[in-house]
Amino acid sequence: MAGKGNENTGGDFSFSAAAARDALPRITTEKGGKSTDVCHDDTAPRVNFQTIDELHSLQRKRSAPTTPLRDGSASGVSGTSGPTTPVSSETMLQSVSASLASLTRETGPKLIRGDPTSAAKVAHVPVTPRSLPTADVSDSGLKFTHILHNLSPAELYEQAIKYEKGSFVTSTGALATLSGAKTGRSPKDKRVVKDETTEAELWWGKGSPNIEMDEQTFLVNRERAVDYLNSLDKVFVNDQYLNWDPENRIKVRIVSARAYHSLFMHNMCIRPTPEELENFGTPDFTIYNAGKFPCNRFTHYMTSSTSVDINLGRREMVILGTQYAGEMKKGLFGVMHYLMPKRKILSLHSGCNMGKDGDVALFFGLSGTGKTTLSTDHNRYLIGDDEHCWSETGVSNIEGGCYAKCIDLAREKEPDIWNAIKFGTVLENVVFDEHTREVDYTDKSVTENTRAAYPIEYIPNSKIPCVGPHPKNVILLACDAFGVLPPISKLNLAQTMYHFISGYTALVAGTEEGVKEPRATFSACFGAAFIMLHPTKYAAMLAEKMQAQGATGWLVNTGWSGGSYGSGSRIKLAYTRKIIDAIHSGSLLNASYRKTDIFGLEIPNEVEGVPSEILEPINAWEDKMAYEDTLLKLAGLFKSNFETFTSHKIGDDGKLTEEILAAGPNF
Ligand SMILES: Nc1ncnc2c1ncn2[C@@H]1O[C@H](COP(=O)(O)OP(=O)(O)O)[C@@H](O)[C@H]1O
Ligand SMILES: C=C(OP(=O)(O)O)C(=O)O
Ligand SMILES: [Ca+2]
Ligand SMILES: [Mn+2]
Repeated sequence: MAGKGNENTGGDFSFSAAAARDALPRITTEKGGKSTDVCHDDTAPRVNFQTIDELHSLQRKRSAPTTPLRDGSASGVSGTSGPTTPVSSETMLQSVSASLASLTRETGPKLIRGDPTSAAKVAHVPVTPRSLPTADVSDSGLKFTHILHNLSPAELYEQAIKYEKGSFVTSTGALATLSGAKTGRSPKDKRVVKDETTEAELWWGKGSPNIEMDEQTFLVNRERAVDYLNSLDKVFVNDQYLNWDPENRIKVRIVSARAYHSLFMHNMCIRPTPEELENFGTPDFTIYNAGKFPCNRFTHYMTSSTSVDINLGRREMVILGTQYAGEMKKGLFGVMHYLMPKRKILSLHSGCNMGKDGDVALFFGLSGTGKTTLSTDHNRYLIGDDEHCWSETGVSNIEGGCYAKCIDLAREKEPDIWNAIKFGTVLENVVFDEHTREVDYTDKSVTENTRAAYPIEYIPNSKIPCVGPHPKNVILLACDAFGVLPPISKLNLAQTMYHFISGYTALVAGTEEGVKEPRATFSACFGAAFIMLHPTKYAAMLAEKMQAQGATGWLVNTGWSGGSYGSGSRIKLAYTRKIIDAIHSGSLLNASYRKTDIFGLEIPNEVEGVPSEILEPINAWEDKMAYEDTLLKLAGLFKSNFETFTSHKIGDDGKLTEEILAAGPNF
């Protein structure tokens, strides 16, 4: 700074509060130096810009490979000629162009990197087509599509807020969004291509989630999705990984139309480092998410406007007619249920965590049974909340993030999940205060299935990389709305297999139409919607692994106690946590047990911190007759569900198969 001794010198002058109140401060000119009568200040720092555009160009430093403004050619903000498109960007565009190529027009679309609004002013960068255009020229082949490749969360926030209705920043910084008409998965609209290979390999027919479709129909839907995506000004492309086991990592590409979808997958899949992204190459599997656009009901096999189609041969998935983001993550999970067993790796619909001593626990269970809630445990390292692999070397998470239910979320009960809802987190279908943007987690106006998707490192004690040694405890979670299963039982191997194959939980009827009967659901391997092979294949692998590792099986009822839904109440989360603590610590393994009637379950006489009355369900029921009736009713449902499996052999061990059949309810 030039002059001294004058408080008005320099850029940061100040005046006293008193002076401000009384009058304007007296303006004095510089003492000494240049003498002039004109009031002036020539001491401000020099500026590096001549125009507003130049000023704005200074704000954003060229950086990371994920920013759309990296290519000078596509930025349009710098007055000078920017650097030419880097080789890696050109390679990426060619790769995406191949992904988005119509199968009938022979050339991929013309792509430009970056947001159309910032690229509009400059010349387009054409991408070399896959081959020379043939006579089949179309308008869509003449237009350009902008590619927003692996944008950062901040960039995706801006895209969502600028262009997607229903996008808001909540008071804790999460991105609130709406998934549209579909607020949950559509399992009845999930189709898998049946070709010579998959016909022999996959589970088809009664009970199978794999509804067949032929290759030709898949191509019709794929073309519909690709044409829709290419008709847009811009599409989002995520190149990411699945599976933290480096030997069995899968490269996935997700092409989508919404920033919400791109941010969701950014959070849920494993995020590549900039170096990994440079060398990404060709993806192993590609999702075309054209969820805003419906499928055509006149197309063969289509029974609604929604279709989620998996083609294992082409390694592609097409989504039409649903914007629910969970379709992408669970669709890929299905693919892993096909690819991993081929490598003798067991895919698991389970949460997973690890204690300080390296003891790993798996939490199997259907939606809403507590995988996410109970694997997120402040005293243990979180490996993952939903999808895992169990290989020769141990467990690995398939994903890079968690997808927690938010309904009735409370800070005191689930502090780690609560705190993970911050900048970067996608908050689906929640309701918030228009002004303060505070979320009301009790509000079900949009749906009961409100969700938060966040990167796993948002949980403070997550284990990165998300891998661990072989599991010691295999916990089967069932939310029993009948209220007859004990809160905790120890299982032998045959019982573990019986309950794993059964995959029981109960859904409670909608509260609107008055309390109705709870509905039992049996979903093989606790994830029938995602498995690709016959359930006994996964069961045999689980039995073999549990036996080899000496893992213990447990059945935990996170549902009702003291009566069915409507008369009893849900077991307190605090009690379930105590039960889980006792499993982890090993104290339950050597406790004293007694056996229940009908189901033949071993139940402990006591668990620290849990009232003993609730450990034996009948004790918590006032109406003992009603208890007996309900127990028999549930046992009957188990029995008839298992009938389809009685003719199947599990593994090579004939004896185990017999034991499993005998491990069900006896009455
Ligand atoms: N005793 C309990 N054990 C586990 N979860 C409970 C219990 N009581 C209530 N809940 C609630 O049930 C829901 C379980 O859902 P979640 O953990 O997301 O299941 P999943 O991951 O298996 O789909 C959470 O909203 C949780 O707060
Ligand atoms: C994402 C899902 O899983 P969960 O409910 O098990 O968390 C889902 O089923 O759509
Ligand atoms: Ca979950
Ligand atoms: Mn799940």
